[in-house]
Amino acid sequence: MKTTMTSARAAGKAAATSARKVQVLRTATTMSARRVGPSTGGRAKTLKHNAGVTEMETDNGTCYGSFCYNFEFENTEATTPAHWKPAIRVAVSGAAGQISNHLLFQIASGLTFGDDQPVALHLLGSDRSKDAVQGVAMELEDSCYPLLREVWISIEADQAFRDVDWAILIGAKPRGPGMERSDLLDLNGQIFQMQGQALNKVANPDCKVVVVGNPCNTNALIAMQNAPNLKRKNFHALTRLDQNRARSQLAVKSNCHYGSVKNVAIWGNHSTTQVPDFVNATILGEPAEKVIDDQDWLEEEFTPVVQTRGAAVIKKWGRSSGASTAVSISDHIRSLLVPTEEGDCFCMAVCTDGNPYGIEEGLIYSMPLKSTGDGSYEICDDFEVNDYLREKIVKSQEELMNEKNCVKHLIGESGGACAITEDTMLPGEN
Ligand SMILES: NC(=O)c1ccc[n+]([C@@H]2O[C@H](COP(=O)([O-])OP(=O)(O)OC[C@H]3O[C@@H](n4cnc5c(N)ncnc54)[C@H](O)[C@@H]3O)[C@@H](O)[C@H]2O)c1
Repeated sequence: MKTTMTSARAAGKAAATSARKVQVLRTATTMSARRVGPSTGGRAKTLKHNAGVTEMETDNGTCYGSFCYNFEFENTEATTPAHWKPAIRVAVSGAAGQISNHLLFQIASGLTFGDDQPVALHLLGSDRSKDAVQGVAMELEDSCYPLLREVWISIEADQAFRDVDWAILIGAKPRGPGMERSDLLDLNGQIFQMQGQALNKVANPDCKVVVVGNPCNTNALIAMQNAPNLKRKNFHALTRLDQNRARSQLAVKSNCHYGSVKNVAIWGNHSTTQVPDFVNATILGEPAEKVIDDQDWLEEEFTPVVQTRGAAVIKKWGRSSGASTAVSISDHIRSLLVPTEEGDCFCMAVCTDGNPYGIEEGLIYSMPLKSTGDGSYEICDDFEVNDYLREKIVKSQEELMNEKNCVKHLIGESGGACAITEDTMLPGEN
């Protein structure tokens, strides 16, 4: 079945004070419901709604799904306070999955992009999950978030990524029974090749792309290489969950609050070759090694505890750690939008071009970063890399070079050969 979304770019970009034009829906299946918005000061807004979960024609095309909606309202201080920023467009793939089930509500509530930042959500699902995505959209609607201005649903990347300012790519296939890591690289790599090409064609050229679906570093590399119109610097893979887990372990071990644990870096791949860095970490302004004073624990136990945390959560709870992953995606984005404090860093896997640590260029590799709060970042250049760290950093680099070799056919390069033997997927992630 063909699926498309209405084009409402003008609405999304509407300045806080300008009136908004609403799509005119033409089919008999359409109904419009008047209701009072949550913080509208009693002013009604009109919801254009497709009651019958079928296609409906709009003046800009076909809207598929239980609804694609815009709100028709007069912009007043009550509906759109003057201090609010212009709306941004945020695409989320894998919108019916476990991580999205938490993340979308964080975004709509203002936790991720700020409580003065209206958002239009573009939900991308797979063909199999399209009904479920509609259910998610209905729950968003029922939550009456004032900042949520539009919700679009699609199963086509070319539609879902149209004009987006941020793309959060979570959707990926899980590893099937008997599937090797190299098979997963190829299977999911094809998804990110296609999504990179779609971003290249239709996204805002300043779009920031956050890759979560595994193997996330190499998926981000594939998307980046397929989107030459976008800045290489704007492709990131999520390692913030690893950073948060490392920080929390150091806090618990030292009996200090998380807030006093700073400068904890994650180097490398989001896999079991990742390097949680206690060497540069501080607790209450002192080196973590000095405060913890237990080198055996730091060198032998700390890293495996961080790496097996996802599996430990599943063992206790029977579910994967979707909630803390979603929180870490919000943290990842907030860290780009808020200046990094002196003496601290944040981590995501970014392009290694021009890095100050001699790591092979042209990889997506997690490193300590600083942001001035404008959505961009710089790689910290003052981290000590001792022999302990160097050996592990090189091992993770080699793994990522091998992964790159396996996907050369997906990044427009020839001569690749896949020589992955070790299973380095983090336990607890499919
Ligand atoms: N980087 C990290 O720190 C980190 C942490 C946790 C999980 N992950 C990864 O995130 C991914 C999602 O995890 P989850 O728990 O939400 O999984 P999930 O299985 O609950 O959800 C994935 C969703 O993606 C959809 N999907 C599959 N292919 C798609 C495509 N081509 N386009 C759009 N949607 C598609 C599926 O239908 C499903 O609804 C997995 O690859 C997982 O390994 C990464």
